[in-house]
Amino acid sequence: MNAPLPYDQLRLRHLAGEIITNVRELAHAGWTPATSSNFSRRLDDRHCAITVSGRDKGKLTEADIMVVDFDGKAVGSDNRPSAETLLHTQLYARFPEVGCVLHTHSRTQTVASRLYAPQGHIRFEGYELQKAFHGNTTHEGAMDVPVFPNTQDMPELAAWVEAKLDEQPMWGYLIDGHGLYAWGRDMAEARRHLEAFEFLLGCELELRTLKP
Ligand SMILES: CSC[C@@H](O)[C@@H](O)C(=O)COP(=O)(O)O
Ligand SMILES: [Zn+2]
Repeated sequence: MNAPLPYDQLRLRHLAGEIITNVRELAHAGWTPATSSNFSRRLDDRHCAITVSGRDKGKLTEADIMVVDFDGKAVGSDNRPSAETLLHTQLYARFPEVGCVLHTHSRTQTVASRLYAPQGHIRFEGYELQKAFHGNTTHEGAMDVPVFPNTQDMPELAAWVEAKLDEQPMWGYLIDGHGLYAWGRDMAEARRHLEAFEFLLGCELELRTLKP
């Protein structure tokens, strides 16, 4: 007889359904072109549910969601987890309160990442929408969103993220020429953060064309 799976399968089905519904909406907005992007939800203190690598994220079914442990190792599945699994699991391992990680490749995110890569961050200042980020209660004050160089070396990228997390509070970051990572305590909060990033990045890009 097979050993029982070391996670709650009912919770997995519930979270898979939540990922599928939410990601379909993000794909509909054009934020997941050409099989890009990846998504996950915390299952418990050792596992998360994450999208299988290379799938069309606008057409996810339950078969496209699998379980990995926080070392990124597949649990109970022969599928290959997202190529960027480590960028998800590092957040779950570090922050017990993080429950959801969303990674998208919208045009706005990608263009902003290219423009701001040389300075290594993009600053949001004076926007009411800064209050969309958990813990921010005012538009006063500045928020720096890091922009990391892109690399296919996930341990290297994860190490840069880890070092930045030691320096400042963060709910997301950009990767140059690539896209955005955003997270939150649950799906609703991670989506709110993702949408706030998208809106604020769009504002900064538009301002650059209006007052270059
Ligand atoms: C289709 S290119 C995009 C990928 O290289 C990657 O950046 C991405 O977001 C999706 O990778 P995946 O392995 O499907 O999770
Ligand atoms: Zn990506």
